Amino acid sequence: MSASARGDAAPPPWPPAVLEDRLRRLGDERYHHRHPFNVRMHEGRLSKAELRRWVLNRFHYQRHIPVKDALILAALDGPEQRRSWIRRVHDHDGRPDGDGADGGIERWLRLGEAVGLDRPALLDGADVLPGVRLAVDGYVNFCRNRPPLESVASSLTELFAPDLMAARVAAWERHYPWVRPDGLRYFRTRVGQGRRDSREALGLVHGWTRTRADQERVLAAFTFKCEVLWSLLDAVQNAEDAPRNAEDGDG
Ligand SMILES: O=C(O)c1cc(C(=O)O)c2c(n1)C(=O)C(=O)c1cc(C(=O)O)[nH]c1-2
Repeated sequence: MSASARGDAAPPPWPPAVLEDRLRRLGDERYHHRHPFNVRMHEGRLSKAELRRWVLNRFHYQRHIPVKDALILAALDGPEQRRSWIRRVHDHDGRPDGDGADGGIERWLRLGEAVGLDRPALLDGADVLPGVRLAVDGYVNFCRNRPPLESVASSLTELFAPDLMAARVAAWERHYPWVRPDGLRYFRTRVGQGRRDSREALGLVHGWTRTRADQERVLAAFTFKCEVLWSLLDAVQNAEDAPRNAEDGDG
């Protein structure tokens, strides 16, 4: 029997600060900064081939971010929200009056080149791992099918991304000096964008949550997204090195 059928009162919504605290505690436990592959990356224990594999596979995620943001955009209510959200598509694809050179996708391609990957191999995507394709499809389809409360809440992992990226830049400079330094611009730019985007998403989510049940949906969407990121790293970690990386001879 449901709570309402028994006549039980629904639990009251938490104050916004409590919801935020729950999100942060979930992230502390389940965000991909704890994934063993990420831990090894930051400790400087990845081979060139592993770091390249991560960059190539993460590009598949990156290029789908503006796709999922366009799907969210189409579901938003009114010009003000759409005007604000469309900025995310431009952040990745580049400003509408430019050629894409100022966008995150182009910066990630340069990151690829900085670790020694060919631009055509990144763009072609033939070497993307099956598990990475499934994880990214899962995220895009979640944003296609769920209401904005949940799709926007799933982007809230970005509450954690800026600190992780700042740590990543420091770790790469220290442990992987063979990476051309200009490649790190993707992460440096994204620190500020991620802080702004997560603030915006949190404001929307607070405005939309009316009940404890809404808040539980926010936490579930956030958990789902942590699992997307975790599965992506599982796939990258478990892959055998592709033969074309074997000639590096450094593992
Ligand atoms: O490198 C990372 O650890 C990381 C994590 C995340 C994230 O938490 O989803 C994003 C990004 N990077 C990122 O670069 C990015 O553009 C981005 C957009 C989103 C999103 O869900 O809208 N997450 C992330």
